[in-house]
Amino acid sequence: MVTVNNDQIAIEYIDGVYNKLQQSHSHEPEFLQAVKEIIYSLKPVFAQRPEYMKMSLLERIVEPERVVKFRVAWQDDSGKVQVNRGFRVQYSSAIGPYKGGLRFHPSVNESIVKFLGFEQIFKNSLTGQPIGGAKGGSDFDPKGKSDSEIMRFCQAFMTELHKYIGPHEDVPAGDIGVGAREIGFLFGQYNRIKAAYQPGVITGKLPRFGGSLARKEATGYGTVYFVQEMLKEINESFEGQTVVVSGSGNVSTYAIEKAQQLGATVVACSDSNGFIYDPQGINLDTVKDIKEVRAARIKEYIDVHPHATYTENCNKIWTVKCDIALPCATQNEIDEQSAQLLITNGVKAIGEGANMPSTLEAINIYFKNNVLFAPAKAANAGGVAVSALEMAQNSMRLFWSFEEVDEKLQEIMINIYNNSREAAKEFGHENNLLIGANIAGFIKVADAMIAQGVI
Ligand SMILES: NC(=O)c1ccc[n+]([C@@H]2O[C@H](COP(=O)([O-])OP(=O)(O)OC[C@H]3O[C@@H](n4cnc5c(N)ncnc54)[C@H](O)[C@@H]3O)[C@@H](O)[C@H]2O)c1
Repeated sequence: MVTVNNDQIAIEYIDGVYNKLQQSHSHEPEFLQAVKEIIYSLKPVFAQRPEYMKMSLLERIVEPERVVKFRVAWQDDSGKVQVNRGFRVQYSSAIGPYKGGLRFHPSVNESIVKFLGFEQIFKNSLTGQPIGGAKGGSDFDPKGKSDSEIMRFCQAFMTELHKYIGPHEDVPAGDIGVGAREIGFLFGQYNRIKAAYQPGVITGKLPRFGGSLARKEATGYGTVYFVQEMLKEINESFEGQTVVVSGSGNVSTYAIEKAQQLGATVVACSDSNGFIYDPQGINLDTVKDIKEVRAARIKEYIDVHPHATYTENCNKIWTVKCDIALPCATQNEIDEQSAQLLITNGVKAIGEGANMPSTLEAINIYFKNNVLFAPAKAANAGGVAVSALEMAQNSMRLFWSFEEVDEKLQEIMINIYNNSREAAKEFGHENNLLIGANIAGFIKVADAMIAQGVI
């Protein structure tokens, strides 16, 4: 039985950890935001299990096991030497080798990599697979670079990173700006340096050299599978719903594809410049041609489909009326004002395909208005789950069919949903999947940390 006193002790403990972190990390706002969202939701766990406080589990888990920062010098096509910064945050190896993507984007800094790495610990734990949490990347901007420049950058990046990774140590993957092309270059350079063929060192590889079928689709499909479970609670499905999906990259493309397959009409998607609105339903072949084949801007959609409209300013996508919103682009893309607009326009469910796409204020608005809310670390865990399936296939030297992987993905997403739901109920926050996912992800890691001693 939890007493008020235990609650009080737990909140004072969490306040203490957060306040200290705030003082030492005031220059890392994204990291603080991610930590705040997670650790305050763990209050009922600490109230019920005071031994976790004695073991200083929060103080330990907010501190990465290792942060690697390095210079990446490479030559552009004109022969000029360019310099970028590389990062790898190895956050937690309590339940398995470090695992998490690499992001190449000019906004990448230590705060961003740490927020992503911290979230990854809980997400990876939720998948039920034995993988620890990590993240990495660089402030390199792939936009506008030639294939040769991308290759030289990836080779320079891996020439340093290889020292810290390996199939049993740390297994990176893709994220924003890192797709199959970049993974191929990174993998090639790793093998060259090691004079060995080690497919288990990185995931997201093309299926023809050790990648898994359905990895490309996994995050977007998984988000839709998760939201589908959530909709069942109100006796609804994707059939006949109007959906808005932000972004038009890897996660967005396959979230659109699965939502359409399940009978929804996706009316809008975006890129970092603006969004398109097509009341007849987005033509995904056109989007794939623009983004996957030609790497062009989304506004070109209206050249092919003149009945659609293009609006400059990607954040305005949330003004489009919809039943289901799937933010799949980037962090903090839905603020308080956009959340309020979605509610006013009658949104029923929000499923986060991107990492931390909603600000804390936006999330409060969802809860205040009883909107179904699928939090990122649960809803977008399908990508890393299939990455772990890729590792399993590499170890066993097996290759599963698309259908086999897709079936396993669906099972995993249903399990994540059920575990999050049950944890929320057990700790007194029924229907709050945010709290449920954080608790379910945390307990497994916490118990592993305790069992492994003070390290
Ligand atoms: N790729 C994965 O498997 C995976 C897994 C889990 C989570 N995520 C998260 O999903 C998000 C998208 O990742 P991705 O792999 O699809 O990257 P991507 O590089 O393939 O696509 C990102 C897309 O977002 C667009 N974009 C960037 N900023 C935007 C903004 N402010 N508004 C609208 N569009 C914007 C880009 O133009 C691009 O279309 C990220 O938050 C990432 O961390 C990705």
